[in-house]
Amino acid sequence: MNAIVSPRLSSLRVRHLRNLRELVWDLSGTAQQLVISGPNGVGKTTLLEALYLLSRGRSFRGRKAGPLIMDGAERMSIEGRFQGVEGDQETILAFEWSGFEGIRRWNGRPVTRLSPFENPIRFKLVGENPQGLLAGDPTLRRTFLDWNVFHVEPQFGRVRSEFRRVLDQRNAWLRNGSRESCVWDPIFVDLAQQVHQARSDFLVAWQAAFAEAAKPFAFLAQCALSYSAGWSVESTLDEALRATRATERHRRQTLIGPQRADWSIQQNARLMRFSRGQAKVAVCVLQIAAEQVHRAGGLSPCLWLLDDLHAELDVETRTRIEQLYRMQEAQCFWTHVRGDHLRAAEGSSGQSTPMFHVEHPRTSQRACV
Ligand SMILES: Nc1ncnc2c1ncn2[C@@H]1O[C@H](COP(=O)(O)OP(=O)(O)OP(=O)(O)O)[C@@H](O)[C@H]1O
Repeated sequence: MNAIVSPRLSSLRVRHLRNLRELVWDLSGTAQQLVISGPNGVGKTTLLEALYLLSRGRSFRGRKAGPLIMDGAERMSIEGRFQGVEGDQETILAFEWSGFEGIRRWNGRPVTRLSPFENPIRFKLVGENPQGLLAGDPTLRRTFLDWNVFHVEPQFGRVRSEFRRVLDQRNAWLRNGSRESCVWDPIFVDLAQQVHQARSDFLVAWQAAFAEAAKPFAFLAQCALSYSAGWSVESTLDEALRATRATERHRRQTLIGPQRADWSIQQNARLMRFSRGQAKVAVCVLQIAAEQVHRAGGLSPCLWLLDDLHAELDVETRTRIEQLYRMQEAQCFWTHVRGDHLRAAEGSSGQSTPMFHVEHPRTSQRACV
């Protein structure tokens, strides 16, 4: 899709998703910043989950959150209507899940996987375990990095899966005694270089956008993104593999390569350690910086799902975060137990922020102004 688009959700219908029995939300004529407020357990995050499901066909919550389908129901469905995607026409995205099978529809037509280059309706979620991302298992950071690289490099997904396949073969060879020379090494090195190159290119642009977006936050001064390739780049991967061959044979697995890559936020060349609130802000800045790289690559603006961002932020930081998202000129869905933060901010900016409230679950629900 080449035309410049600016997607905007104009209405949403959700049936039997978790505690949302029947939710109808009309957003026509509303501002870009939307607050979903209500008491604990009312379904605010579930509403964001519905939008995420529409865009990706999977949840962000994982299995621990239990089944998506409302207890006692047989299937759940979500339908979102969007403006700004196909000229004056409305675009309808739908998702249905029976517990075994999920079907996504684009204007009634079943679709399977849609890359960001085919699907201009992209939602990005902020709020999920920011400390885990910054200080937890490197796998999370690699997944986050690769997902972002995939948004600027259409071939990256294919190259990465081929690399994983060859890595599995190479590991099988090491597990099985690795007697002869490794036939997988030339292809392993070639694919590893491609993965590394795409990540490094993204990092250069991401780093520059991060430095700019971080400016309003004093604790991020002198911070920079640091990337490690997964092997010492002072030697070629080929040479590094030869140097680690004996250890790999002993340990029976591939010890170096892009499967060991990582990135971090460093301040004056030392790993930055964040408080909970600071980690939230840092992840917002990382996401906004990545979005700027995606936009520069030609993608349309994403829609933001901002789950309980205000918690743990002081008033000044909250205001700066809100400004950062207002500047995105994209629809933003904020959840909060109390929704008065953005309303308070509107006084000074003169912009109106409608206050939505999700009522407690009953036989039917409406998200209302
Ligand atoms: N399959 C299901 N069927 C019925 N109810 C469910 C199901 N799965 C989850 N729930 C309930 O849905 C509710 C919605 O939770 P959700 O996290 O969306 O609320 P929230 O408004 O974001 O809460 P908080 O402010 O505490 O974060 C929870 O009370 C949960 O017990």
